[in-house]
Amino acid sequence: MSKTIAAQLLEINAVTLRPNEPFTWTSGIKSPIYCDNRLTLSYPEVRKEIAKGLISLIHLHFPDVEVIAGTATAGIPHAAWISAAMELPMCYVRGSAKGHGKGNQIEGRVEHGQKAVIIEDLISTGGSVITAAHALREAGAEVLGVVAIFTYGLDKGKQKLAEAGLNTYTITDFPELAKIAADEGYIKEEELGLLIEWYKNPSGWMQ
Ligand SMILES: O=P(O)(O)OC[C@H]1O[C@H](OP(=O)(O)OP(=O)(O)O)[C@H](O)[C@@H]1O
Ligand SMILES: O=C(O)c1cc(=O)[nH]c(=O)[nH]1
Repeated sequence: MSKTIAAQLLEINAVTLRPNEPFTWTSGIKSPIYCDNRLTLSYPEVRKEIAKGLISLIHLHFPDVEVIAGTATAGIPHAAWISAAMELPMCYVRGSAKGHGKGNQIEGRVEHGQKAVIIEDLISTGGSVITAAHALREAGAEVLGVVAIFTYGLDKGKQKLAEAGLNTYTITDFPELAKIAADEGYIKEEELGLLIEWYKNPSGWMQ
């Protein structure tokens, strides 16, 4: 599954390399690579495969789940498909509370003690899922953990997730993606070299 999804992300051009004009990630990190999993929405076969992968991770690691919690915004559609397939309630968690209306950070109902699994599209530093987990815990939910499509597997992210007590499982990751990209000719040898260099120290790469 890890290889299949990584190959599909490359096939649909979800992955862009732009070393000369680095992307700014949500954490502020400047990066030569951006993986836009939002593009999977346009490919029913790919998103179906992703839902299957995320559901098997949930069955395997979090069989007691009672509510599926998507992260706003990119996690929301995947959470909707999963909750529909598993016939479970769903909610989604904003990055911060709304400034108007009901001022909610969590949309949808979360009951006290309800067992939640967070659905995220992609993990870089883990900051977004940690924020979502905090909001869910404040609302009284028991957060069983996180499932996501892709992780960069950065040490900083792994450490922060462990500190937050968040067991996290993903379908695929950066090392798998980079290998397939090189093997299948999506990137040239020097681009792979650049990615390997970047991966050694992503936060300090631009300095
Ligand atoms: O692990 P992190 O360092 O938090 O980075 C990953 C987050 O960044 C992206 O969301 P973004 O903030 O771009 O918002 P979006 O989901 O609304 O597109 C992505 O969808 C993750 O939620
Ligand atoms: O960290 C991020 O903001 C981020 C990185 C990435 O590759 N893709 C994405 O959607 N967000």
